[in-house]
Amino acid sequence: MLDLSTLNPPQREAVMTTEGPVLVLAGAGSGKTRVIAHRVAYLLVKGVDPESVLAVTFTNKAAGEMRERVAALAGPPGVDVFVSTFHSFGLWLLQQEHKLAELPKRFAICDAGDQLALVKRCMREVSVDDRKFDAHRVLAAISKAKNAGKKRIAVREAGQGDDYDLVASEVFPRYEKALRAMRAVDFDDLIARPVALLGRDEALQAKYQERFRYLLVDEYQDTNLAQLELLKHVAGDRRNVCAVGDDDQAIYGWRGAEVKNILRFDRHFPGAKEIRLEQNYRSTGHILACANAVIAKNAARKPKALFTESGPGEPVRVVALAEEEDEARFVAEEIARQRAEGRPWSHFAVLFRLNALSRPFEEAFREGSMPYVMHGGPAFFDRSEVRDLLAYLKLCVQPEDDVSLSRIVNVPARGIGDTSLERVHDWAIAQRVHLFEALRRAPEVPELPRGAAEKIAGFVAVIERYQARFAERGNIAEVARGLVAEVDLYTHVRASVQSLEAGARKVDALDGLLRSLEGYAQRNARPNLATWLQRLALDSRDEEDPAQEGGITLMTLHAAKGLEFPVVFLVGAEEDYLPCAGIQGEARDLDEERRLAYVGITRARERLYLTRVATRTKRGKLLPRTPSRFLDDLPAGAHEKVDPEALAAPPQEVAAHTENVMAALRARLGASK
Ligand SMILES: Nc1ncnc2c1ncn2[C@@H]1O[C@H](COP(=O)(O)OP(=O)(O)OP(=O)(O)O)[C@@H](O)[C@H]1O
Ligand SMILES: [Mg+2]
Repeated sequence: MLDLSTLNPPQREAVMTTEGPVLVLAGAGSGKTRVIAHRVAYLLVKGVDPESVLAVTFTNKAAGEMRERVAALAGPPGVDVFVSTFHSFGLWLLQQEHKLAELPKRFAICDAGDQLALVKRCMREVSVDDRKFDAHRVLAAISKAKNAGKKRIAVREAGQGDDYDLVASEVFPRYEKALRAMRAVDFDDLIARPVALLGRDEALQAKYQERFRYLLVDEYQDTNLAQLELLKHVAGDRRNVCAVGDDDQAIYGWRGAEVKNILRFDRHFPGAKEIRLEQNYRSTGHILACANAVIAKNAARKPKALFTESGPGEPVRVVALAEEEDEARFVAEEIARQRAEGRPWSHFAVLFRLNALSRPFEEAFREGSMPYVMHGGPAFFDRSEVRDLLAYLKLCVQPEDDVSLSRIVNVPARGIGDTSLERVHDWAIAQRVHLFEALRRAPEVPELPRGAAEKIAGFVAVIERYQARFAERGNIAEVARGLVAEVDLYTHVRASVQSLEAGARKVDALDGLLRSLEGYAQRNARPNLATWLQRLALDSRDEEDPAQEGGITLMTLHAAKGLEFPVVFLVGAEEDYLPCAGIQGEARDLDEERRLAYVGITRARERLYLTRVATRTKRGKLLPRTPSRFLDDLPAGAHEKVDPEALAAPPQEVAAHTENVMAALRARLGASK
């Protein structure tokens, strides 16, 4: 049975205060997530209906882990608890209310790649050049507006709004219209549309308030305004919300998260009981001392005192290497050595600020035949071959999906020229029909060459055939494989790159996606392609490659939030990486960078390495690097500088190497004589 004696007194208080708003604001590793899991289990043991409990986590991965923990603590009723991310919850709610939302039952979700393609299309419509204006930034402005519940983007007078606001204000309504026309939603809609539905309909609010009587939210510091609204609508006057979080770990400000949500919790949920947790159970004393010292420098924060009883442990190691290859080799050798001492691969994590830093580590691990899992970019779902195949599949379930159609109508090339496509496109707009419908009626399109019309007809026939096959109750994975074969996607992706190896990787990626579909089809009694695509769109936000499993973890600091590893290597501890220089013209937020460093340091349980290099090759140039300012904040007694000499090859190898060099020299000299 559930044993609450494994919790400390404030944790227990947070678990047992089941009615009314509760906020647990506490530092890293203090057991906040543990409180959530125990609180859910406690509710169930008390006899609360599992279906009335909603636990919200930050990623799908975290949701999966939470489900397992709850099931382990509470037994079978645990599986009926609604554990999800805000986005999956919003998706579920929209599916329930799809008629009210004027959406088809299984509507499509535009993922980040689709959104970008759509923004670019809308930019072209208003004659804005996407080479002059970065579509990412336009999309970010649109996303921000949607999260704030705005229907339009105001361009302030007297030059206050910048050019991007101007572009975004023009693009926004078109973008929204195009989404509506495709009967699709984007990620922001998954929150914004449920908020809008609930906001205008009290009966609907009452329905969900009746269903969900206990709400729990992990990582509350990274919620945005729309998510807060959604939470308020579902909580209603009962306000049974238990939020846990740490303002020091707010790292999604750049994506519109509002740390104010946690700092002003009491204002949104009056009468909240605030509980502080101060004991850290995750890290050793030295690691914690470093974390505390780094975060202490941020001015605007709620002061927190974190302590540990687990003893000082080993000092944090700060290692300076010559170049990035040395850094990667150092990490690989350390891991290999500790692995030989009996640690499993899964104990190790390599964390970095930017995905761009991962390459040398991947290479070193590959060379050493060390298993690793790369989370994130170049994201699986950003790969062009993956997007091509997904576009085919999406089109097969939703013919209105103009974005997917535009992507693959000529991939692989089937001789439908741009001019012909433009004619069809113009005609579609004039006739107010979807692009696919226009293609079907190509013979009606004026001035369309006969050849083009025939090729279009061939394409339409293939898609329609597969639309029908997917609609039948059959083996969807097999149908998908048939489609790939029929359009000859393998040949196409192989031919699209120069090297055989790159071609093979593309084929692997397609296979990975098909296998993932197969796995889904096997696990579900009534598999459905549209449902799988929806889930995939949500999963793609976690930046997970579905085909990977087990090994050393390689991930960004952002992705590492909430996780813990016995041994952590925080690499690239240099200025312009950590703190990061502003990306894509955005000003950097030094406080947020410091919080990222704090998140990174606090992932380590037993051993922590902070590594940096003296020079890095950037665009073919060797550039000197400055140590991260955060390294200056580490307390003297808690860390040690590891001598890079320790990295030098062992004496016998050096001797052998020298011998080889001498032999080569002698041979050269001999040859030139
Ligand atoms: N009372 C406790 N007794 C023993 N171990 C605990 C206790 N509370 C938490 N832990 C352990 O400490 C570690 C950190 O807990 P948890 O992940 O819940 O912290 P957190 O506050 O959510 O951290 P983060 O801020 O990084 O999300 C976990 O391994 C957890 O099992
Ligand atoms: Mg946590």
